[in-house]
Amino acid sequence: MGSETSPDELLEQARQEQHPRCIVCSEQHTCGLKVEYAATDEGGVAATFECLEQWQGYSGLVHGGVIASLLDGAMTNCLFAEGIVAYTADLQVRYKRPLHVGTPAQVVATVSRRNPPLFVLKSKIVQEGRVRAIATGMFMTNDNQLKQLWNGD
Ligand SMILES: CCCCCCCC(=O)SCCNC(=O)CCNC(=O)[C@H](O)C(C)(C)COP(=O)(O)OP(=O)(O)OC[C@H]1O[C@@H](n2cnc3c(N)ncnc32)[C@H](O)[C@@H]1OP(=O)(O)O
Repeated sequence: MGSETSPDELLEQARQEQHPRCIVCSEQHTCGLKVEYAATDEGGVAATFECLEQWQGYSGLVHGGVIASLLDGAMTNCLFAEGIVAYTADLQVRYKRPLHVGTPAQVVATVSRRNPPLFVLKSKIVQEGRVRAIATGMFMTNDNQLKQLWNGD
């Protein structure tokens, strides 16, 4: 029981093995977002994003593409924390309120449905206690058998 791998260890292992140069969560990326997702006690992942000025689109607001990347990254890392490596198959983002630069925000994700090879996840970004954006993502594992089915060989 003591030797069981923790969600954070699983997450780190998948991150190192599967996308060590990721533009969203790699620490080494020269111009990436460098988001440090970590497992939560509630069974999901969470991270703080500093909302630096360099990520803006419209003046003073974080670019919507960056917001989508934060949400997608949270959901991907959430699956990593369960030892699952899967690809984004569908991503729906609702930009509810502007995300301001210069104020930190929290991004969280949880798994809402497991039906391998499909997984449905929810994610949201909160700044100063207000939800700024929410997302639903469908993720798919990509084992060789499925690959063969898709390719028809
Ligand atoms: C050169 C390029 C410059 C870079 C810019 C790049 C583009 C960007 O990245 S922009 C940044 C990302 N986006 C944002 O920050 C937007 C944040 N969100 C907001 O500001 C607001 O929610 C905004 C403006 C979208 C809508 O605000 P608001 O007017 O209050 O609308 P809201 O009351 O929420 O909704 C109005 C109606 O639209 C509907 N609606 C809003 N969003 C959606 C949606 N995604 N789908 C369907 N219906 C929607 C609502 O249901 C509502 O309907 P009803 O009146 O029937 O109830």
